[in-house]
Amino acid sequence: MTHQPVLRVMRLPDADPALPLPSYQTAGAAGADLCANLAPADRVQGVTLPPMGRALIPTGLALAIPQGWEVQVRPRSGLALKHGLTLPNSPGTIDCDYRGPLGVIVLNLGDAPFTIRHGDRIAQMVVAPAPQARFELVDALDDTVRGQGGFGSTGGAGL
Ligand SMILES: O=c1ccn([C@H]2C[C@H](O)[C@@H](COP(=O)(O)OP(=O)(O)OP(=O)(O)O)O2)c(=O)[nH]1
Repeated sequence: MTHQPVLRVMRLPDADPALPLPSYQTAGAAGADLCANLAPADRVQGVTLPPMGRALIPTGLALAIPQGWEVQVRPRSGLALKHGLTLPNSPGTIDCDYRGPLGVIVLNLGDAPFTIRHGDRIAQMVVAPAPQARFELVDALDDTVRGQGGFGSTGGAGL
């Protein structure tokens, strides 16, 4: 590994201090799991999403991401496969200058209601380099073999 970024993580005042901070579950995990830090009123019953229901689930955390990096919030494959739980904006983009509450937008694509409980590991965050480009207006673009081919132009998979 060339450079390991340091992310500052702050627990919000109303967050449950008993919940773990984002954590990698294995030595090679790309994503650190994020827990649902439900509002006190939801902690007994949980938050139930009907089929096609969506909600913003708080994590109780705010981040300071170093300049030039981003955090991507992604679904967990087990929840997606077993329950159809996904993130409609996946990967959610957390900007390095954002200091507000980190939230997870969940969507139940399953055919049964799904309940998120306080403390459930509902998503994972991946820290990724995100350089800002400089956009340069030009009159023509250089030629390539692909040219304007796209959207299945190379065939395969029934295209
Ligand atoms: O899953 C997400 C996505 C975004 N955010 C926060 C952090 C991010 O930096 C900010 C803005 O997100 P984004 O740029 O995707 O939203 P937008 O709809 O373009 O809003 P804005 O105009 O505020 O940038 O919202 C989250 O907490 N969770």
